[in-house]
Amino acid sequence: MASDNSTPAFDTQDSSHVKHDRVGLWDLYVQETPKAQWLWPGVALWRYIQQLWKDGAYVHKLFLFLISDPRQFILDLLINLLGEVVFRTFRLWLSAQLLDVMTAAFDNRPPEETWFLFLLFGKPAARVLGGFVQDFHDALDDATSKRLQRHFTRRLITARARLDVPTFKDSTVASQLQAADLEASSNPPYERLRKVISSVFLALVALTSSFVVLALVVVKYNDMYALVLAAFLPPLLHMAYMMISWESRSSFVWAATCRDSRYIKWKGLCATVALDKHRQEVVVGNLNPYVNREADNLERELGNDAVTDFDRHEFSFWLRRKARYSLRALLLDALNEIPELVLAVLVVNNPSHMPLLLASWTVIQQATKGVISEMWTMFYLGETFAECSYDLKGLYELANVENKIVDGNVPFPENRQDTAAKGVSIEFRNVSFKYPDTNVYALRDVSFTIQRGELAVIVGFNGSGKSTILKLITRVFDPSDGAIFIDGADIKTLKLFDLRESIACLFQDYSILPLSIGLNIGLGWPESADDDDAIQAAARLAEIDFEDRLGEGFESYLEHPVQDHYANLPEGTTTIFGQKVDFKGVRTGMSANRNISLSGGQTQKIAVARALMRTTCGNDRVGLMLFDEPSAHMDPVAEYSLFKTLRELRGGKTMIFSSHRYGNLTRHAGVIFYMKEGRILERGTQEELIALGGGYAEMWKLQAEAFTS
Ligand SMILES: Nc1ncnc2c1ncn2[C@@H]1O[C@H](COP(=O)(O)OP(=O)(O)OP(=O)(O)O)[C@@H](O)[C@H]1O
Repeated sequence: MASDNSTPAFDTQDSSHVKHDRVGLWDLYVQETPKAQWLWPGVALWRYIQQLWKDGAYVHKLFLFLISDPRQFILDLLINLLGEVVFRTFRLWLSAQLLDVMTAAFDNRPPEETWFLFLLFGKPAARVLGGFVQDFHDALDDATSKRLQRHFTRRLITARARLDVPTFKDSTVASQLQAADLEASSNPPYERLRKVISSVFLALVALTSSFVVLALVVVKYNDMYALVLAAFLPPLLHMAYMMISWESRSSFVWAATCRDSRYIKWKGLCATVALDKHRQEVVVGNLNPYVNREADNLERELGNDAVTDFDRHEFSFWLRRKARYSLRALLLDALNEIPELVLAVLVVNNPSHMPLLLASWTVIQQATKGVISEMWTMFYLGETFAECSYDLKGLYELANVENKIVDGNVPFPENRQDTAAKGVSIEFRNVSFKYPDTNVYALRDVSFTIQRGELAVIVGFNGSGKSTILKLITRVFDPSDGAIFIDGADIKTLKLFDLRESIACLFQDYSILPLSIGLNIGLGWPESADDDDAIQAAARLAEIDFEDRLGEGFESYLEHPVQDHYANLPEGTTTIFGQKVDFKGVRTGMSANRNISLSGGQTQKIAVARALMRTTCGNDRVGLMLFDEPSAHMDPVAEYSLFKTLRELRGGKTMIFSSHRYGNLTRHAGVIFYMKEGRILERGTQEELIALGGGYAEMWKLQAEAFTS
């Protein structure tokens, strides 16, 4: 449920509104909801309905989706009606008839034989038929729920695909996405909501039918009033209590963090031994004894807390559990024993009525259970409805999460042919930049200009800010201060898609996507992602000469997104429950786990091929080439030919390189920037910088000496 507008912003430090609590090793911060306001049910309900109305738009969206397949929707509703109402009422009616028969027998009036037989066979038959209907209902349910999962999974792909880097990394958005994942797969709000929608109608019908049966019993047997009243009283009181204190259970905002270094280390050890990417370090580093020793200590110290992961659902149970321990709640709980006590008193006072009382008791219980459960259903429907629409809001609104990198509206470039042929100019004007959630400047007051068609090389110390410059040009991040201009226009004003389309870029921290190797290359220019010839050409330019060793060629995967699954029988198992088993061949013929392993240089060539794909296929649109250490993992021959290829491919385009190597490239550079600690210390051509005799000259000499001395 959405929070009240008047509630102050959530701040963990604000102890007057946010209460700190502990669950295991977790620090919980819960925004205090207003104290229980004792309102007339109507008032509380009205406020509640207003909130529902606001969030109802999302339910409406969902409803439109559901009825887009009217056949399934109506069938689902009808089967629900049949199973939940028709059969249940029928069975209740049969019970009432049996009671009638028994009462008559008590008065020495034997039942009519066929009627009695009908009742005796009718009851089990109704149950069996009800079971069939239930099975059919479950199958329908499953189909609808899969359909909805598909709907939301698809929406999640769209919602995720459009997020920029800072927004995606933002912890609030990350947690929203995580929750949405959960909602969309394991705990779909729409499924609950769908049940709510059909339940509204069904509950009303069931409620009426149960009431009718109950009323008939009471009218017929006078001394049942007390019993019926006793059966109804506790749940009615409970419900009344819930309704008037409704406000107190409205929305809450919370956050949880764990600061226990032992738990954090324990989780780190778990991941170290569990994840494939750390295996080599674990094996070669002989980490096994250390991990076991530390795990032993931590397991002992942490006890059960070691396995108390934070779980948002458990947390809400915890909140509810806490709410249960109020005196009022305990008293209400005790009231549940009243009906049995009343029955005992009635029996003690009138022992001869005992058989009839017991028989009536069964019917009353059955009917009351029906009425009460429907009343609770009705009561919770509102709450579930509100919770679901709130969750739905989260799912639908993900598509509207505002990106931190705001799109511009000026098309770029003005003249495509000119840009592709002559490149672009770039200017950094007093640019400073801090990465999100850090306090240190990665760039400090950086200003420079790169002319159209120029080759610029950025060199310098580790962490001096070279990669950061390239990330700011592509607007992965925006500067904290200052501005960047491309062809004289502030890049923030340009359409992001156009800007990025005009840049062929290879980052140092590139990643190989969990897609086929061919597609990894092809996606350098998405329009030609399936063009095998273009992919082959880009691969040749990147000197990929290992395609034949890839098993399935460019259809191979470095990281397969679908894993095979195996029966988890312990190695060496030959029998199960006395039966012989042989699962030696269980891994043969499986497909998904055939991941290819490549060397660092080979992997980098795939990333280079992707950037070259953009340069070749998008030749008439790309005006700027950015390469961040593209040869870091390559041998000297591969590096030499890569640089040669790049110079040839570049034509008149502007190119910026970040590099630690002085020689192959810096010789050809129109301008070199020498960086340290986020600043440009020296700039000029290689000759100028060597003549200057500063930091660049020193580094250059160090590298040169390695070859000459
Ligand atoms: N994603 C990030 N989040 C926080 N800080 C970052 C991030 N990426 C880089 N930094 C920091 O910003 C500074 C500049 O990093 P950058 O990657 O631009 O350096 P670099 O000159 O390219 O280094 P290298 O030569 O090692 O590649 C460094 O201090 C680094 O720790």
